[in-house]
Amino acid sequence: MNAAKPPITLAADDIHMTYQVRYTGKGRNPLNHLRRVPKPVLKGISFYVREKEFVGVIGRNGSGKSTLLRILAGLETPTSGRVFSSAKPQLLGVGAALMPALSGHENVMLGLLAMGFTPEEAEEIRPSVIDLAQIGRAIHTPMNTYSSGMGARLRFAISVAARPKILMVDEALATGDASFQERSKAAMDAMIERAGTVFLVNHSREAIEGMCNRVIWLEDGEVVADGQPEQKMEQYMVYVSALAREEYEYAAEFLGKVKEAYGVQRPAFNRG
Ligand SMILES: Nc1ncnc2c1ncn2[C@@H]1O[C@H](COP(=O)(O)OP(=O)(O)OP(=O)(O)O)[C@@H](O)[C@H]1O
Repeated sequence: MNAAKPPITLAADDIHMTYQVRYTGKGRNPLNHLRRVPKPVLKGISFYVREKEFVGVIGRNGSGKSTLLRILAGLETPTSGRVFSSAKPQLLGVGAALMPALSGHENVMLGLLAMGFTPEEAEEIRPSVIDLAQIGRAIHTPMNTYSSGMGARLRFAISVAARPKILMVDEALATGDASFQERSKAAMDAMIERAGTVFLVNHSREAIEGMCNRVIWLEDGEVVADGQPEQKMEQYMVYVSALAREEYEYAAEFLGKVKEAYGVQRPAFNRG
């Protein structure tokens, strides 16, 4: 008999996303630049994840990673398809709306309450948030006097205090200078540790292999591979280095094999 598997916490069922973008092709029609043309960015993404899965999402620039995370987090509605989840997934760094006229100090409290902490819990957590943001005495002045860096650090410090069960981390949202990143890493690691399910978009092989126990590889809006991090990372490196060497034929052939292997394990959902 199989040991009981952890429960499924999130499922994506045939997600499509098509943006309408400005026409950039050639043509004599002087109104061409006003035309909008459909640009499919996600083309039928299906997978499910279980508790205790740390999923690294990899793929080249523009493959659809950030779009997928925004859709999973409910920040964007897909053109078609559905997302099911056992808890509200949270995209790190996109948290509570803050009020510019209030001080940083007051906004920390507001942010923590908005994320669902009780007033007692929020009081308890507040000092650690302020400590992480490190904006000095400015914490007592209205946020509309902050530099964009200070505002971003405070926002980030508030959002890492959250305890979502399903957490999404997009490196594109990482903020601050090296020293802030160093300090925020510990807070982020703690957050990741607490969450049951994590999605991580990161271009660093080290980060993916160090933190994830599963990798989903997107290529041109499709899942082309899904599996064990070291193995999938290895294949991904073969593919991108072939492209870097301009060996397009070999790269395409290699990708074809990777896709074929994935096609066999691809999940199918019951419709209706
Ligand atoms: N709001 C939008 N309107 C139009 N096109 C968009 C929009 N958002 C994303 N795109 C396009 O969708 C494609 C996928 O973008 P996305 O940011 O999801 O890719 P990515 O894999 O996260 O890339 P990167 O690694 O560069 O961050 C890109 O071609 C991008 O230009």
